[in-house]
Amino acid sequence: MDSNIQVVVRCRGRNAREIQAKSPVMVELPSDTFSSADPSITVNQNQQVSGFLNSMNSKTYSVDQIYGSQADQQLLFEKVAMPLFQDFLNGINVTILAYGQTGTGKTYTMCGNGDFDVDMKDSGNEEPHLHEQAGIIPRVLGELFSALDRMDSDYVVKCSFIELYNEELKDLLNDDSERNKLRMFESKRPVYNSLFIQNLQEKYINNTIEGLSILQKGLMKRKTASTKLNDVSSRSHTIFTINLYKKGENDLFKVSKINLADLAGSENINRSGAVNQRAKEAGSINQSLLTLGRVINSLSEKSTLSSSVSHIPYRESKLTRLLQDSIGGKTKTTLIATISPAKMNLEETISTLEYASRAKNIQNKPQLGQECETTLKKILLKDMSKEITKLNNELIATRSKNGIWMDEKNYQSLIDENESLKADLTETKSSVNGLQAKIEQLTEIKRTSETDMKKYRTQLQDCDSKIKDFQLNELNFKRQMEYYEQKVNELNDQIKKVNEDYRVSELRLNRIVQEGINSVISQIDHIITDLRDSRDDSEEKISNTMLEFEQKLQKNKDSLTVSTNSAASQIEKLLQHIPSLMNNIVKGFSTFRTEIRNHDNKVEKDLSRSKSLNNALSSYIEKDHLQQANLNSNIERIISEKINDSIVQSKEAMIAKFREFVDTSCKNQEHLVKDALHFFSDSIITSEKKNLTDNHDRWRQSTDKIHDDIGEETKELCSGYGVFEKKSSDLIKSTAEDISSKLSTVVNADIKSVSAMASKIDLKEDIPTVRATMGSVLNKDAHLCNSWSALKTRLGEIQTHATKDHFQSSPTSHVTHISSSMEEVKSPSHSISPRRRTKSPSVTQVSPRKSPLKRSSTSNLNSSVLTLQKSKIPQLQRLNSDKENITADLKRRRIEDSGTVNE
Ligand SMILES: Nc1ncnc2c1ncn2[C@@H]1O[C@H](COP(=O)(O)OP(=O)(O)OP(=O)(O)O)[C@@H](O)[C@H]1O
Repeated sequence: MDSNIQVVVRCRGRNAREIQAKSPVMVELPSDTFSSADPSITVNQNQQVSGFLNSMNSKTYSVDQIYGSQADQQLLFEKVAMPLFQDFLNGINVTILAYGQTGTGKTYTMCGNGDFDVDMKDSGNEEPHLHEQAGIIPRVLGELFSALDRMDSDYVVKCSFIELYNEELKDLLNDDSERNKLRMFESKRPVYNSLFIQNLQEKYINNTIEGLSILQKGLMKRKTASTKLNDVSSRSHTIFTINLYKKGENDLFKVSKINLADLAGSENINRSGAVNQRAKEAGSINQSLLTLGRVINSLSEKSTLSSSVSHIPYRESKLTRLLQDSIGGKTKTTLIATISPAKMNLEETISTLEYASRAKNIQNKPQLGQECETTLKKILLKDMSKEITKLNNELIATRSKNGIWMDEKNYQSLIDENESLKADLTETKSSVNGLQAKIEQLTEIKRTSETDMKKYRTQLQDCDSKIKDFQLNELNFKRQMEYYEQKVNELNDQIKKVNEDYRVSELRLNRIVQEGINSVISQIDHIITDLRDSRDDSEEKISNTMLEFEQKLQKNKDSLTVSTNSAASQIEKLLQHIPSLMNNIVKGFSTFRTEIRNHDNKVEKDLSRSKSLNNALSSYIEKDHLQQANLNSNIERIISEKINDSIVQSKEAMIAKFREFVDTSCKNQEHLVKDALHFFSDSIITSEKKNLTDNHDRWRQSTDKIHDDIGEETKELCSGYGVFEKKSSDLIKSTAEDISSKLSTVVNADIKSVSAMASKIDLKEDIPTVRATMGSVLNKDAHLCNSWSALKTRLGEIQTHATKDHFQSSPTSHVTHISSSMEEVKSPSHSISPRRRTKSPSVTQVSPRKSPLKRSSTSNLNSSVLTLQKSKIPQLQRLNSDKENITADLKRRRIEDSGTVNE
């Protein structure tokens, strides 16, 4: 029989901490005490809002029963535990689980508050009076023996109390639990119901007091610690199990058990203030609760979606392995979810309720416990013989080994443990060695990494500086690009304009050709119309018109330039066809004329015959029937009328026939002429269009290439010129300074030598000669000063020229000019060497011979400049001629275009 897990929510009142923190109540319960029959619990997620908005922000969970802050322990026991307790007595395995956030009352619900001993002492040998705050476990123990006694049948009750702390199982009833570690096995022995825990102590209890005493003992050993959220927080999961062997019919014992689990609090590590050991506990608690959650989810999905979920992750934590039979197994289970009403715990409250509402979907398949074919004695004997064997072994060991209270089995296990510890030690040592080697490796890697880092840092710095250079270059390049873009735009504008001009000229040309053709057609129309009235000059008119058209076309042909060659050729073709066209027309007209002449002849013949007949008739009448004059005249009149009528009729018929003939012929001829003209005009327009497009593309390509060439050349020249400009200005400056210092040295040396000479000369002997010499020296110095200032002025000019106008005229000429000037200034043959100056101690060496040398320095400079400029002239001329060619080409094309347009 399937039975869903029963889910009960117990919401305590706000505790002192929550009241102190003024944390508002966010949980709405149907009642403060108890409500059942699918009650729902509402959690408001935002207390600020109310009404409709509040409903938007709240969440509702449906469970089986809800207990509020006013529900006491007795009520909870009666409503929640009692039904399960009855099943347990009837041989069904049952489980009660308390799950929830830390400090919400799990331990309070399962064990309760208060010291069980006090109550037991007071009660003497009678059943103990349980404290009103006693929880489910003491109440079950209290109820169990009185119920069993009432049943009056044999029974055995055994209890176990296990703790799961940091994923480690511990027997809370074993004094030597450290040595007798618990191990879990999957067992096929029915009595243990699939899970077998090795070394687990199961204590026989004969009454409530023994049970409570065991519970008390276990609880004392349970790990508890103070956390921020709960002063006495349970750090472990505990399961108190009562196994009942109750004699039924046919001496068969029914075996059933009740698991009473108090899980550790699900908690947020940060909020609980858990550090170190506590954090580890919290992690482990959360880990096993997380697995429990996953098991609940998988089972819930399995039953709601009746589903494909096949794997339930029981084996991923010890807690879920322990609870495997209780959740989704053969046990009848109730989950008590404990929550806090306060806003400060809202997140955990929602999480607990989510789990609880999902657990509600889980289906268990409770079954009646196993029946053992055994007697009470046998059960007791079996356990007791086990105990006696153990004690005997210990006794023998004590006797033989003088005072060591240990049987061989235990001793062996100690030896084994020791061996295993040794092995552990060796393993640990080798792993330490391994780790040390790894540390050395890592240190080495660190060292190399540091060297690499240094290298990379240097490379990075290099890269940085390169990037900066690059950015600078990029900026310059951008500026140049902007300049060229502007130029390209200008050129594009020009191209657009030319294109537009081409388009206009093309339209005009089309119009002119069309007009010409139309005028020819209308003239031919005129001729044809004229033909209908007078036939004599038609041939002449046609030939005149054709001639006119031919002349017009000839004129157009002559005026068409190279760019319209194909048009000319088309017109040429048209002209070639005109004589044959004219011949056709003329032939047509001569055929009309022959026809008309034949007709005229025929009419004339008819008329003359009628005339002769008329004459014959008149004479006959005159001769023979004079007397019948009146009658005759009448007859004559009648006859003449008849003849006239017949003449008029035949004339009209003839004219109509002729008209029809002329019309048909004219129409045929007109079609012929029109078709021919259309054909020619279309072919002219098509070929002219193609010709214009080709010309335009060619022109565009050539202008693009010219533009690119000019751009490249200008770019190269500019960059070369920039570098050179800087170098030249530095060189000019340094050379000018050099020359200045050298000149002053020369001047000083001259002055000194003159003074020396003056002191040597006997003034008395030749004063006038000395005076003359002094005068010449002074003249020379003045001349020297003049030369120097001229040179300085020239250098200044060169410098100004070089720095100022480099974009205003051809950069090449500047470069040439400055470089030649620089070569001149630098040239050793033209420099004034100090050696030569010091070698001129005499007056005669100093004076007139030196001036030309210094003058030649300036004039040589100028001549070198001129020479270098000349050497660059061809290059300049080439560039200028290129430029002129391009300009002329552009001009020519424009003129051609405008000429074509005018035509
Ligand atoms: N319904 C309740 N009525 C009165 N007091 C309660 C109630 N629930 C809990 N308390 C009190 O709140 C405190 C914390 O409860 P308890 O230790 O049972 O929480 P817990 O959920 O077991 O916490 P932890 O998971 O940390 O062990 C206790 O002092 C307990 O007496």
